[in-house]
Amino acid sequence: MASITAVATGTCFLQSANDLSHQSILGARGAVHFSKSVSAPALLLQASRSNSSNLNVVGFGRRKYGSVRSRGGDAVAPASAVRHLVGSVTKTEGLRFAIVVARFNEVVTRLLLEGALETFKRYSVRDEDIDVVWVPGSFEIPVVADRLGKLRKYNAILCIGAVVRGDTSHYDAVANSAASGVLSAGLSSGVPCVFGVLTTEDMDQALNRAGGKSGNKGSEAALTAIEMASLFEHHLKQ
Ligand SMILES: Nc1c(NC[C@H](O)[C@H](O)[C@H](O)CO)[nH]c(=O)[nH]c1=O
Ligand SMILES: CC(=O)[C@@H](O)COP(=O)(O)O
Repeated sequence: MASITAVATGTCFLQSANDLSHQSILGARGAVHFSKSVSAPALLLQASRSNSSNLNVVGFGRRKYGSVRSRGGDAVAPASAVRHLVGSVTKTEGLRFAIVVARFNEVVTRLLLEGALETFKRYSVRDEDIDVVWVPGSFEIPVVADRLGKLRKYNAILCIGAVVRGDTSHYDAVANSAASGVLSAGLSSGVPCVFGVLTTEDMDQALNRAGGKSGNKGSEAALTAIEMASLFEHHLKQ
């Protein structure tokens, strides 16, 4: 059981009880105490001050944002009319992902891929719901991401590569093409395409971001892919 006390200004939004460790508090009004004592997506919100009547809950899967019970248990706070649509990382059932990974600098990209796969597993994405597509280099990622998106089989496409600066301007061409290409793939296919391509000055910087002292960017990108997939599937479906 986790417990968080937040004191800040603004309005308080929660995604779900299970999301407390992942950007669940976007702001708080007054002094607010949250107890994670119920299973997601149910929420127990305990407000420690009377002005907590402005609390809003964005519960995963809740189409309507109902009232929030204050700590006293007798007052029912009115919900705001403003809707906040946020993807959830906790409800991944049925979501499908493609990972496009570049073989260039494979010593790095394999580690990024491992980080991504571990994160998908941690967030209960099934192996059967993940396809991994290898391409020669980061320059080739966008055209494949675009095609995968247009297959309408996947909820998000995770793009993984490692562009490491050399002696010439080749780095800039590949890095910029990969970035703008992945963006274009998302826009033209309508499927979220997430940029998990490292663009680094040297190999040390790349390895540090592939499970070294700066974390694993493949893992972070996988979490972004899950949130975007959920946002589209549960809130932005056409
Ligand atoms: N130098 C890097 C490349 N270069 C290869 C290109 O991505 C591409 O495969 C080639 O130009 C043929 O079209 N790729 C990376 O992923 N990382 C690099 O550092
Ligand atoms: C992205 C690349 O930069 C690369 O490997 C090319 O290196 P160089 O600029 O030394 O030819």
